[in-house]
Amino acid sequence: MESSCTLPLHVCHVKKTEMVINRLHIFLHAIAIVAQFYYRITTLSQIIKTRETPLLPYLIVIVSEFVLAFIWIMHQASQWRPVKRTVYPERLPDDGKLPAIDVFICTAHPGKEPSLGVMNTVISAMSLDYPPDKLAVYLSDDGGSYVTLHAVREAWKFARLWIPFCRKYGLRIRCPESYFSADEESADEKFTGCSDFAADRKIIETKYAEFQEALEKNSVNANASYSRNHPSRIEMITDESDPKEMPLLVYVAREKRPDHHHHFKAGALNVLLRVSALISNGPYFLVLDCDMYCYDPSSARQAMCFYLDPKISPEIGWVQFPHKFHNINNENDIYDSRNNSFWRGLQGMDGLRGPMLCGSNFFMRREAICGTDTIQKDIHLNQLKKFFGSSNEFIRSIYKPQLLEDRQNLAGRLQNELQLLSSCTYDDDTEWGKEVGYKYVTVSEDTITSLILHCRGWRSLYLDPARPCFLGATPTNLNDMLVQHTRWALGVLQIALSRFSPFVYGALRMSILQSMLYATVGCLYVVPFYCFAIIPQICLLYGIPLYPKVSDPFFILFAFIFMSSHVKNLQAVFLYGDSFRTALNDLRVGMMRSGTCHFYAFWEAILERIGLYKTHFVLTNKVADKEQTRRYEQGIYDFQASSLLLVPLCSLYILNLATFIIGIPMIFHKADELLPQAVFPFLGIIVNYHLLEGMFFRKDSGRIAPSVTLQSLAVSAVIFCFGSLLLLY
Ligand SMILES: O=c1ccn([C@@H]2O[C@H](COP(=O)(O)OP(=O)(O)O[C@H]3O[C@H](CO)[C@@H](O)[C@H](O)[C@H]3O)[C@@H](O)[C@H]2O)c(=O)[nH]1
Ligand SMILES: [Mn+2]
Repeated sequence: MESSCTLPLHVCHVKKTEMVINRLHIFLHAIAIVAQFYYRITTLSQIIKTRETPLLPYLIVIVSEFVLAFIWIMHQASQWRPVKRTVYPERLPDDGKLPAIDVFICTAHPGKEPSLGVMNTVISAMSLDYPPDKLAVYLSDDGGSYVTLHAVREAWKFARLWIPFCRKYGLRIRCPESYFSADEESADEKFTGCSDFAADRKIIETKYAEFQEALEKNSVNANASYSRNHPSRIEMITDESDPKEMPLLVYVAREKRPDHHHHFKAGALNVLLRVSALISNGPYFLVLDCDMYCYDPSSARQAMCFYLDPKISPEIGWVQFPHKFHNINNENDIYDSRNNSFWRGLQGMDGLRGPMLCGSNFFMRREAICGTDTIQKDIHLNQLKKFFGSSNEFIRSIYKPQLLEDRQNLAGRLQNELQLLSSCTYDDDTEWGKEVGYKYVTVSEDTITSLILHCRGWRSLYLDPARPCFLGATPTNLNDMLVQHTRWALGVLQIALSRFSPFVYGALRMSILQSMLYATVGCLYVVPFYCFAIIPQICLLYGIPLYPKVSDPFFILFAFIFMSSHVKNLQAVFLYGDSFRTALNDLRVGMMRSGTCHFYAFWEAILERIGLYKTHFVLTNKVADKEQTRRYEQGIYDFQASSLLLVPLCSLYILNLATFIIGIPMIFHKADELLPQAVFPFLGIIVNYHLLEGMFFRKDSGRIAPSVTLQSLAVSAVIFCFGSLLLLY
């Protein structure tokens, strides 16, 4: 205890050099943007007077530049004060003084999310380096499937052997699948030559193979076992084992009925919050997706370095860890599956009031999410019920930090209350999904929930240790990646259009910089993307200049803005330890996302708003296709994706290619005026060369289907005709 008083549990380093570079860049780039708008407005007034150039395309370009500038400004909040945190878990007080932690794992479909992966996540969470009697793992099964239930029972049996093995040898990898995979052999280097270990490992390996086989047999009818219409089922997976040896494991399938909206993952997490409150009621909980396992077992202790620091603890709502992935091609991540441009920004958010929730991999304070801090102490029971629903036991749990120990009889004794708490009508006429728990407004439950908690004054922290604490699976094929990003874009737009819009709700309740973080609505890129992929190209063919002449001093300004944003991005990529190739992939994939994900998300959000569309949560596919995975590993794009996703991209590519080729004589003829504009199709063609290859040169099954190419040809002709009409105004 002595040492923990004198030595800090954690340190926060402000990344000074990065901060100075960022702020200097903000200053210069901002001046350039102001000058750009000065130029645009003066030339616009000239055009209005003389009508030398068509007005409409010019206006569209100005609007697009404005949107770009807006996104850029919002984005700068995350550049303002980047910090990095270090923790010292070895300085924590002894185990007896650690608080209890619940772990929430969500799964939704045993066919799409195979049991073996889900159970590896469960086992890795049970094996966390934390006192077992203070750890309770809850698996929410939204498919209400007996396949998953059987698998959890098998997982418990295997974990009874696995956990002691991990503890005995202090394993640093506690997810069995990851441990036994060939490239992790180095994990037990320190035991080479130890015969005890070799023998134990052999036994465990055989047991794991048996476990795998049992799950495989059990999963034959996985798809058929999925249900959308079932009563709730809560089962404590337990036996005679000592609670000091094994953490608690609870299976929770909430009630689902076709006529009741279940609110996807947010609904599942809220049920877990209630159910766990009656059973273990840990003051902190960790949320994991079923495809995201614990890699370094010390994550809970690392998070406790913040929660056990009395100076900062009272205001911390959650500690977020990054999402890192085990199925990545690090040399050439062609679908930007790591999504590093997002994760880079989190250190900047951490320098303000903290990062947003990222769905998985965070340790949260129960009090923050339940909103108990906002409730007055002397409030009447009936009013509490309006908030938290009708369960007396649940309301009692709010004021009681931890419940009893008697695991064997607990579930039986509480069964009625647990059924009530996990019923599909429990939320009705309460504040669940609104003031209490995860919010239901959007498919991005994480972003909206953190927005509201930040507005209530909670702060959060970001911890990105060198050895990843969690590893997950991320889409490594085009279709799944685009589908996932469409959901995210839709989520952000739903929030922007709701009463929780960061532009109003957030801006009134947070500091300017913090609300800017939430207002960085990246999917607005769709506007400049479509504009710059169509307008300059069409104008080029007609010989209409949209940019200052090369000989005009203002040309340097535009060139500076272009270079400044790309060079700054490169600098950020390099500083994060990534390569030029990563930056190129980011650019490509960014274009693909704007062209499809953001485009469709926009329509979905607007149609939903006017009541013509009902959003749903499209699960990310977790069963990798062998051929697609092989191509990803070789760095070859696989275009076996829905034509709906491909046609917009291919049409724009064809349009760019055609206008550029046909426009070459024009470019030579009016080089001074048109050269700046020719940069757009030129870069588009070069950066997206893989589309050209896919459409016309490749013969393998991963190419773009000829039918898609044909449709795209037709669509590009239509775009060209409509685009030409714009020139009339
Ligand atoms: O009705 C549902 C839908 C989803 N899930 C679970 O939610 C998790 C995330 O779903 P997944 O299909 O894996 O989506 P991803 O796109 O991979 O998830 C990312 O995006 C989500 C928000 O869109 C975040 O919640 C996640 O943490 C983040 O990893 C999984 O464990 C699912 O089983 C449910 O429990 N019930
Ligand atoms: Mn996932």
